[in-house]
Amino acid sequence: MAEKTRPPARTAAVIPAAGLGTRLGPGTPKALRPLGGTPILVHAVRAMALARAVDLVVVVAPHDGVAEVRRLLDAHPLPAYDVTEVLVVPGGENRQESVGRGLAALPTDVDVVLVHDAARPLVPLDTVAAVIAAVRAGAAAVVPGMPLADTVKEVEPAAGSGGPETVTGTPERGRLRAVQTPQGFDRAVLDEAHRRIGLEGEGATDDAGMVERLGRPVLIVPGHEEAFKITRPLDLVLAEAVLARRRATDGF
Ligand SMILES: Nc1ccn([C@@H]2O[C@H](COP(=O)(O)OP(=O)(O)OP(=O)(O)O)[C@@H](O)[C@H]2O)c(=O)n1
Ligand SMILES: C[C@](O)(CO)[C@H](O)COP(=O)(O)O
Repeated sequence: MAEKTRPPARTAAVIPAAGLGTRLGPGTPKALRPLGGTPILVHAVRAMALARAVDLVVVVAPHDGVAEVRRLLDAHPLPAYDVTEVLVVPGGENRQESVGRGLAALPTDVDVVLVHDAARPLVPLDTVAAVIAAVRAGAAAVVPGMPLADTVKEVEPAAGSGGPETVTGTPERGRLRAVQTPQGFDRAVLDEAHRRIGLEGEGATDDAGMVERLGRPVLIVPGHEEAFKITRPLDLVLAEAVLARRRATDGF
């Protein structure tokens, strides 16, 4: 009897891009605002597609913005050498829900999933490649992490409105990491985290946190300072400067 050959498993990137960007200030949803004349989201999609190991990208668009995002992606096609397929689905009320919707759109042959914030458009290729390599080497969950420059305090919320918060502790800085994206996962583990932890309704600020709650180990690979998240207006100033330097030196 002829031996059946199994089709190769694929790597997908889910890009949550449905946020408003309230902290950046009023205007168009953050992912659709320009950076160097090109929408932030397009930079993020290109960063995933540049990692040749990514076969498929699912963009999670603002809920009423699917058609606009599709148009925008069509107007900024990926470079000819990238064969990555790009799907667009509508987002949810919060980041966790948006990622869940992206996961639900993945075909069954995807076995490794990256989750990458549209708001981190300048993540370097090496960071993406390191995350994929660590998951392909057998890790259930991998996040890029950076040591902290500031000392961090734990606080008790202020009693009443406007009063000062009280410091309740100072975690040892050397043991802390600021984590970035893309976060990489074995697809079955991330699906389970969203199915089980997502239902608990507690909310998670990142996907790895949900995997931790399942009791599964999460590994750290070195992050990169250019993988910062555009959150406040000053971050956009920094992103413009980083992009201008790249364009001047690398011709991007
Ligand atoms: N309902 C939401 C909220 C956030 N995100 C995405 O999650 C990523 C990280 O969120 P953040 O940087 O906080 O973006 P916003 O929610 O847009 O920012 P803000 O909190 O300032 O409104 C972003 O790429 C954002 O588009 C999403 O897909 N769906
Ligand atoms: C996922 C994340 O970027 C990791 O640092 C971060 O938690 C997202 O937080 P946000 O408040 O949704 O921007």
